[in-house]
Amino acid sequence: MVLLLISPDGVEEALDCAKAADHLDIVDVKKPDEGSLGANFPWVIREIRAAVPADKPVSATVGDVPYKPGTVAQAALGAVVSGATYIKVGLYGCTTPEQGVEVMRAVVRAVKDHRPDALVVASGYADSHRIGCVNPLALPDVAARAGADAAMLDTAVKDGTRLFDHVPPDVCGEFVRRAHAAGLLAALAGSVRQEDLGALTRIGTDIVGVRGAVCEGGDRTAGRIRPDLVAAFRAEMDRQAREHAVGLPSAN
Ligand SMILES: O=C[C@H](O)COP(=O)(O)O
Repeated sequence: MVLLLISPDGVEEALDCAKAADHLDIVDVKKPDEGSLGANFPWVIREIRAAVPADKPVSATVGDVPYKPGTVAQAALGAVVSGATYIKVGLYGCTTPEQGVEVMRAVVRAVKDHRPDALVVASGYADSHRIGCVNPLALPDVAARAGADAAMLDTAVKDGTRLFDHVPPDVCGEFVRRAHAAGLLAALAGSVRQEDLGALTRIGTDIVGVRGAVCEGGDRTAGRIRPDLVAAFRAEMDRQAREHAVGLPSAN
């Protein structure tokens, strides 16, 4: 089963996520105006943890981080202390896999010393060529060497281009294979729309991360998350999962 991760920008939207709790799996706290994986305030993470049903894990992004292992480890500890149990780190400022491993090792230690069952997610960017950070296909190895639990891709620049514009489905499939071979979960995001769900299901993605597609007007900044759009997105995920299970050719 593919897990659906939805990213509200604050407590109000998290309450809308709570209304759609039956249709989502993970509530991912972020601050989109601080970047693709912008970090929100610790008190917002705490309030959101209190606002969503206890059986729904809360995730928090630690930011589009620089190559500063100490700074990032401390921020990650802040996220887990505040109640998040998925800790996502965007390796924006890491230009080599070695730098990524160094940052993620520090994060894994900071997070797991405090809460061993929390999951650490090393995120890269499908459009890494635009910002000069670690190559998408290097991410699973970076995550595995650091002892993280998941490798993820998102897009760094939210300009209407999407995951598959930068990393086509067959390369995303290789990303998933590498993550699974290393014993990791594979998470994919980046202006994903319903029409991408067929390919994302076929390649065995474990977690799909979404914001824009479940916001009013498809607008991740001006629009607000709508419970009915979350439900519709989930219905399409389930439809794709059923078709995949019985081996039917999908329309997309
Ligand atoms: O982690 C998922 C992101 O929030 C994706 O946001 P987006 O669908 O607007 O690109």
